[in-house]
Amino acid sequence: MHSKTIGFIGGGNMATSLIGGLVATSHDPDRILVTEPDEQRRDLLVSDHGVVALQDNAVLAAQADVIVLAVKPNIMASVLEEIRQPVQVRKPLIISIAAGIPLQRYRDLLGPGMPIVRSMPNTPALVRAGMTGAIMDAEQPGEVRKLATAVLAAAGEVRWFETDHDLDCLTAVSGSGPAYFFHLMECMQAGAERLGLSPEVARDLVLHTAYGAAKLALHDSASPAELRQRVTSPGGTTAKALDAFAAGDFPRVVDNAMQAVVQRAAEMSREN
Ligand SMILES: NC(=O)C1=CN([C@@H]2O[C@H](COP(=O)(O)OP(=O)(O)OC[C@H]3O[C@@H](n4cnc5c(N)ncnc54)[C@H](OP(=O)(O)O)[C@@H]3O)[C@@H](O)[C@H]2O)C=CC1
Ligand SMILES: O=C(O)[C@@H]1CCC=N1
Repeated sequence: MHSKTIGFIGGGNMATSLIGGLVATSHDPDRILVTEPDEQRRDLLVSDHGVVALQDNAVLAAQADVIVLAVKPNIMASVLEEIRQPVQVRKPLIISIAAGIPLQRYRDLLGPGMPIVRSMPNTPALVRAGMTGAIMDAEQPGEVRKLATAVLAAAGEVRWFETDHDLDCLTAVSGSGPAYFFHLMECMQAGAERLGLSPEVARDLVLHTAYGAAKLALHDSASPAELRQRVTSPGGTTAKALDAFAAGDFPRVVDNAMQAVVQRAAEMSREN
C-alpha cells in the first residue's frame, strides 16, 4: 500500500482526517495528492502533512493508483464527469466517502468494470480511532478489497458490508455518530459551567469522562446497559440524572435522530 499514490479529490474535513491517518501510518506524503479549491485549506494540508497539491482533478486522476472522492455529494456527478476519461484508461481503485450516493451511481457515471468502493468513515480517523464501513462489487478481485482495506485502515477500524442500505444505516451510527457524542459533550460542558465550574475544568472533566466511558465499554464485555447500572447506585445521584433523561424521552430522541439520518441518505441517493 505504501508504494501506491493516493489522490484525494476534495481536501475538506473528512479528507484531512484520512490524510492525517495515512501520514501517521508512514505513508509517504509525496505519494498523497490533493485537489482542493479553498486556498487556505490546501495550504494547510501541504504545510501540516507535506502532501502534494494539484489544481486539476483529471490530472490527479491520471496519476493516482487510488482515488478518494471526498467532495460533497451534490458535486459528485460533476467530479465523476471530470475524471471519467483518465480513470477509464488507468482503472485506479476508486473509494468514495460521500454519504447517500449508491454504488450503482458510480458505475453509471464512470463506466463498467471499474474497481469502486463506497465507504463511510468518520472524523476520529484524524487520530486513527475511526470506524469505517465499506461495500464493493462482489466480482472485483480480492486484491481490490485488500488494497481498499489497507487505505481505510489507516484511519482505524474497517468493516465490510453488503448493501447501500447497510451503509446508510452505518452512517446513522458511526458516520454521523461522533457529532452526537460531541453534542452531549457540549451540553455537559455548558451544564458544568452553569454549576459554577470554570470552562477549562468543565472541559477537562467532560472529555476525560467521555474517553474513560468509551475505553471502559471497549475493554469490558459488559453491555452499555450493565455498565450504566454499575454507575447507578439505588437512591443515589445518577438515578436522578437518568430520571431526567427518561423524562425527556432520551431513547426516543436518539432513535428519531438515527432514523432521520437513514431517511436523509435515501433522499440524497435520489438527489445526487
Ligand atoms: N465530515 C464527516 O464527518 C464525514 C463526511 N463524509 C463525506 O465526506 C465528503 C466530504 O465531506 P466533508 O469533508 O465534511 O466536507 P468539506 O466541505 O469539509 O470538504 C469538501 C471539500 O471539497 C472541496 N471541493 C469542492 N468542489 C471541489 C472540486 N470540484 N474538486 C475538488 N475539491 C472540491 C470543497 O471546497 P470548497 O469548500 O471551497 O467548495 C471542500 O473543501 C462528503 O461527501 C460527506 O458526505 C463521510 C463521512 C464523515
Ligand atoms: O453530515 C454528513 O452528511 C456527513 C456524512 C456523515 C457525517 N457527515
